[in-house]
Amino acid sequence: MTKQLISLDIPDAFVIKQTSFTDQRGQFSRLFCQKTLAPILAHREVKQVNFSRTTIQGTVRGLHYQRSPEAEMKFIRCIQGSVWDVMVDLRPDSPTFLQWHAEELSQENNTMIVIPEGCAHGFQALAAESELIYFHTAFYAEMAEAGVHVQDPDLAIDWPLPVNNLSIRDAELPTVEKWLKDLSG
Ligand SMILES: Cc1cn([C@H]2C[C@H](O)[C@@H](COP(=O)(O)OP(=O)(O)O[C@H]3O[C@@H](C)C(=O)[C@@H](O)[C@H]3O)O2)c(=O)[nH]c1=O
Repeated sequence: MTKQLISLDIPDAFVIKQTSFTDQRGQFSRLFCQKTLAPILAHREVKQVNFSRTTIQGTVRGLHYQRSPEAEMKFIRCIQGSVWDVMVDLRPDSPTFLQWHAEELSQENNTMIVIPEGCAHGFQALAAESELIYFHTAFYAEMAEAGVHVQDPDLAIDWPLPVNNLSIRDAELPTVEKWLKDLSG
């Protein structure tokens, strides 16, 4: 049920075009298959599956990642509504360090995005009541949570709608400049 596997410019990041079956009863989709995704998963395994619903259009969540050794790869699909999904490469040794990539994920487009370890993830709800499902290759570790601010001018992420409804935690995330200073001690 995987139609196409597309490597992105950001190393180890992918877009997966999946398929779905529709008949008179409705729809059937396979969201995750360990065998089909083995070339991406390699030694990893899915440890946790998460769900989020975002009520208000324009809401932004992110940009989040887990620090090593709790670093994780995430496979993300939109199962209701649509979101503008963003990853930012925060791996200082990566050729695409601080570059971002965005992809629209929607209920209709059967697109899954793969965020590798060391890249931060965020999204903006393009529609009210947008729902995401996440497959994570590490357990949630509160102490390892980190991130950068979605409106950092140095990243200049081109959010399609005015940024709205940030959580208190997300509004307080550092700029990349501050994050880099903290990283180097
Ligand atoms: C991410 C996560 C949160 N929580 C708890 C912490 C908190 O009390 C509550 C809500 O968490 P947050 O406010 O961090 O939810 P949210 O801002 O939606 O966090 C998510 O944002 C997107 C962009 C991602 O990439 C996800 O991996 C995750 O970080 O749920 C867990 O118990 N397990 C988890 O895996």
